[in-house]
Parts: sequence; C-alpha cells; structure tokens
Amino acid sequence: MPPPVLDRRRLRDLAFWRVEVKAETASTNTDVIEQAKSGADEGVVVIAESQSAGRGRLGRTWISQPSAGIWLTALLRPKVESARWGWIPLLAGVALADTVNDLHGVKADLKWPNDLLIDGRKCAGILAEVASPGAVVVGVGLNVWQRSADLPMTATGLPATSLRLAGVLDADRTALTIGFLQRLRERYESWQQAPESIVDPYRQRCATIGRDVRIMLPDNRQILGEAITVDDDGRLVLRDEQEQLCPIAAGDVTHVR
Ligand SMILES: O=C(O)CCCC[C@@H]1SC[C@@H]2NC(=O)N[C@@H]21
Repeated sequence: MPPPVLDRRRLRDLAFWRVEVKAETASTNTDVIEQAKSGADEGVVVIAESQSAGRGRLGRTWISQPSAGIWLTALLRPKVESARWGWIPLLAGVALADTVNDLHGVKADLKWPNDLLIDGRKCAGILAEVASPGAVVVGVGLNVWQRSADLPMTATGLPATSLRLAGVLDADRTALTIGFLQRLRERYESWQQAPESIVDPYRQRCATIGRDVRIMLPDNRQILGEAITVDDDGRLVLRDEQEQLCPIAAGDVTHVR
C-alpha cells in the first residue's frame, strides 16, 4: 500500500506559514523562488507529494518518490544582514533534528553544514538558495518511508537512510511537517532577535566537530584535517595537515574517522 498523502486540512491552520500542497512539481525550491521573485510574502511554503526534478546541494539531483518523504520549501525574508544568512540552512537543520528527536525519540545529528544523520546515514538534506534580494528559500528533503532498495548511495559514498529504516514505523508526515515548521519558525525568530543564539544549539547537534574529515571544496580541491569547531559565522574550522586553522565556508564533508 502506498503511504498516506498529506492532510491538507491540518496544514492550513499553522501560525506564520501559508502552506500549499501540490501533488507533483518539478522542484519546490524552483516554485518558491518564482513566487519570491513575484514579491510573495515571507511564510509561503510549498510541499509536493512528489518532485520530478528535485535539486540537491552542489548541483546534485534529489530523488523524491511519491509520498515517501517530505519535500518542502519555505520562503523567508530575513531582517538580519545578508552576511549572516549562512546560518539559515544550519538553523533549519537544528529544527529538523529536534523534530525527529521530539516526535519519534530518534537521535539525529548534523554533518556540517546540514545533512541530517541517523546512525551515521543521511536521512535528510537541506538546500537554501537566495531567491532575490532580501529573499531566501529553504528546501528540505526528509526520507520517511523508503526501503533500502529505494535509496541511492549519495555522491560522496555516504549511505542514505529513512525514518522507516531507522525503526520508525508509525511516522505521520503531516505531524512531522507541522512539527518541523513550528520549530523552524521558533529558531528563525530567535535567530533574528539574537543571531548568536543558534551557535551553541548547532554545535551541540553537529556530529562533524571532533572528527577527522575530508572536504571537497567548491573548486574541487580536497582538504584533510580535524574539524575543531563551527565558528560564529557558521564556518567549519579545520586544523589541516600543516596544523593551520582554516575556516571553511562551503564544501562537502566526509567523516573519515
Ligand atoms: O543535497 C542536499 O542534501 C539537499 C537536498 C534538498 C532537497 C529538497 S527536497 C525539497 C526541496 N526542493 C528541491 O528541489 N530540493 C529541496
């Protein structure tokens, strides 16, 4: 039996968010970027039961089978200066890890910057994109009902998982969506009032800190070292093989030990 579809009625009454559920679309990020460019207000959320061209970080595709996961994008218009927006996908990661933990008692943590890991496997990813001046979209893909055969190996060799594979057999995608959007709003509002308030909660959930890592940088250079911390700008601070401290703003991290 296919998983149940989202309950649109329960998604209607959320404070702050205005949710639109589509049966199918190419990419919810693309949809919300278009709305942002047309002047849509903060708080628009598009959720699709299925995406035909879901996009991941670093130009990858995101497989989004019908009703198997949560595929959504939210529009934000932060009042915080844009130099700090790098925190937005990270605070969304914190909200998502807390949702999974609070609703299902599953310990989820974050591989920097914002891959949601359960038992070291990737269960969710987040793609934030600047849509237009003043507007950022936050796209979230959370695997819920997939079996092993449905899940691709990620490009870096990190195995994927779903809540079902992590032992959650009673997931309610509507409740997870509501729980996530509520927590995202709370984290977002606290961050706008006090941007530094997200730093410690993020560090506490970041599984990369303290690990030996290999990082593929956007220019395809690789760098090895030990992840020391995440700084106040959300950058991963690496102690490289020459013992130099290097703050990394973007890249694809593999935990090697
Ligand atoms: O590469 C990653 O880890 C990020 C994946 C983000 C996927 C989500 S699914 C909903 C939204 N729409 C997209 O096209 N991508 C994001």
